Amino acid sequence: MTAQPKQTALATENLAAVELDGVRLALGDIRFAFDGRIPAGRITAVTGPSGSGKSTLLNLIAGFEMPDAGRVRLAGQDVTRLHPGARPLSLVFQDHNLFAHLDLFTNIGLGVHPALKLTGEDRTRISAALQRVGLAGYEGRKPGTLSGGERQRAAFARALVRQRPLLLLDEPFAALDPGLRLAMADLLSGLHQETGASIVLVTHDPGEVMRLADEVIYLSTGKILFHGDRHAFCAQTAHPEISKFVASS
Ligand SMILES: Nc1ncnc2c1ncn2[C@@H]1O[C@H](COP(=O)(O)OP(=O)(O)OP(=O)(O)O)[C@@H](O)[C@H]1O
Repeated sequence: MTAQPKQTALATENLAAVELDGVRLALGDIRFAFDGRIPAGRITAVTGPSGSGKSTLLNLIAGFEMPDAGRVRLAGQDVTRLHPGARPLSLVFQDHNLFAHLDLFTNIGLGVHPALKLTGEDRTRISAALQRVGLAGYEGRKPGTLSGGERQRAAFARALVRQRPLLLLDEPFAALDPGLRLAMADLLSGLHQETGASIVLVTHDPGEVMRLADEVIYLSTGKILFHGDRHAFCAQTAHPEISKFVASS
């Protein structure tokens, strides 16, 4: 596995990883309105109360939701009408989306090539990714024989082999016990240091925001209430709802 050096990402920091330009969407009773730019090479936490639109924002970036109006750009490329599979990003969800009937090697291989036409180099990368997440030698195991934390790490390995510049994570640690959550957060932080990828992390956990985020987007009923650097997020006094959230960390 060849990781992108962090310096490369920092050199392109002025380029936005994600631009949301007048993105509007109506779902049920909620009118979502998202504008802003998520910087490259950083960890951005998307947080806010249940139902505020965190997953919807991620789905708009990933292409699982199509906006009624506006444009979505990734690293300057307009992807608004692009199929999710064609977008330059990887995803890790809470339910990790591993195929139960396939072993880990195959599950991760599907991340490299959907038809599993793997070269020798691909095979080496898959084993290296498993080793990186602490699952060396687990190639032949089926997801059902693994613990929740191991399955989650396998999902990270699959995201890693894809080597995409943008990683989207939707509550990836929510189902884990507190000790494992911390271990996974460390793993994510280490991977970020190593690859310099842009990471967008949906979490409702104030502690996770404080531990991991460089930037914070706080949502309230489908709108961005705050978007900026974590220190400014902690220091803001304009929104009592956010102050309460920060205090609870
Ligand atoms: N397809 C849909 N049709 C109607 N309403 C929807 C649809 N998808 C989402 N919603 C509504 O949009 C709102 C935002 O949902 P979303 O899942 O983005 O919130 P969230 O902040 O991720 O919530 P949680 O923290 O509970 O996961 C919710 O009220 C939800 O019921």
